[in-house]
Amino acid sequence: MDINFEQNLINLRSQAPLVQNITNFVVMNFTANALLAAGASPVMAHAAEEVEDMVAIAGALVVNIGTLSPPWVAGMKLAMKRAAELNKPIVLDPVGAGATPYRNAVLNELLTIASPTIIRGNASEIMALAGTNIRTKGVDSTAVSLDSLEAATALSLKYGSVVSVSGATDLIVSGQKIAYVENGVPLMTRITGMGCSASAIAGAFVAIQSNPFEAAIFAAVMMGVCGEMAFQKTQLPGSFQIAFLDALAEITPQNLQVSSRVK
Ligand SMILES: Nc1ncnc2c1ncn2[C@@H]1O[C@H](COP(=O)(O)OP(=O)(O)OP(=O)(O)O)[C@@H](O)[C@H]1O
Ligand SMILES: Cc1ncsc1CCO
Ligand SMILES: [Mg+2]
Repeated sequence: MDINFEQNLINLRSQAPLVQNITNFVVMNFTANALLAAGASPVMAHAAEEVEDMVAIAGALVVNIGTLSPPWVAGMKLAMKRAAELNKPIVLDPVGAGATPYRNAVLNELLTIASPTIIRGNASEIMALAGTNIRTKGVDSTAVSLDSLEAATALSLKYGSVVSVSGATDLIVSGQKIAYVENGVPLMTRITGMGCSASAIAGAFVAIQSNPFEAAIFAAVMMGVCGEMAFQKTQLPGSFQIAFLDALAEITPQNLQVSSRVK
């Protein structure tokens, strides 16, 4: 696929878009560091009292339901409504969709408020969201990304969203358009918050350019190539997490271009 990764990373770093995250307690720090390392500017804000004002100054909104509770859901709803009114891109990470009825109900509610620009999840989450009868194991996938193509396409058509499914091969679907991203290493699944970071990085790319299909592909490639770079330095999860952040900062636009494996 003929995509200019190089220019997009240059633009990300020169524009340093503000990305507003309503995300979970587990990954909040790692996600903020991943955004900073990549060149974006993160802010984590979830209070109903301020989310609308924060959305107004942000380049994109990322909503992640990882550790949801009613006050947070109230903030998510207000933020998504305001983002839609202001035409700001929204990335939704349906963490744990299909694990509990509460998560499923909240996701359905959020999706009636605004259609996300990008929905990014693992295969179980995407299949659960599309109504496939699947049980997510907590926050981890019980399915393979390529098996979710039908579900991802159905979701994409229903909400007009780009759907990005992570896994050994990342699947990015926009209506009938499909891209496959082959970058990444299995060790990425042994560190919490890699998927959440993938969603946040998608927020950073969609903030600086208007094609959400390409933004989702850039994010998947950036995550995968940086995972490969980190794996060259270390094969153990603790140090890998640090090496991954270093790679997000160290990677050059040319590096990203030549290492990308997209079909
Ligand atoms: N088997 C694999 N081989 C290579 N890369 C992988 C593999 N599985 C996942 N990845 C990569 O790891 C990153 C996270 O994907 P994953 O599917 O683990 O997300 P997730 O389940 O939402 O994670 P979390 O909820 O812990 O944040 C993505 O960039 C993806 O491409
Ligand atoms: C482990 C975990 N539990 C809820 S959210 C989260 C982070 C990864 O999705
Ligand atoms: Mg996840």
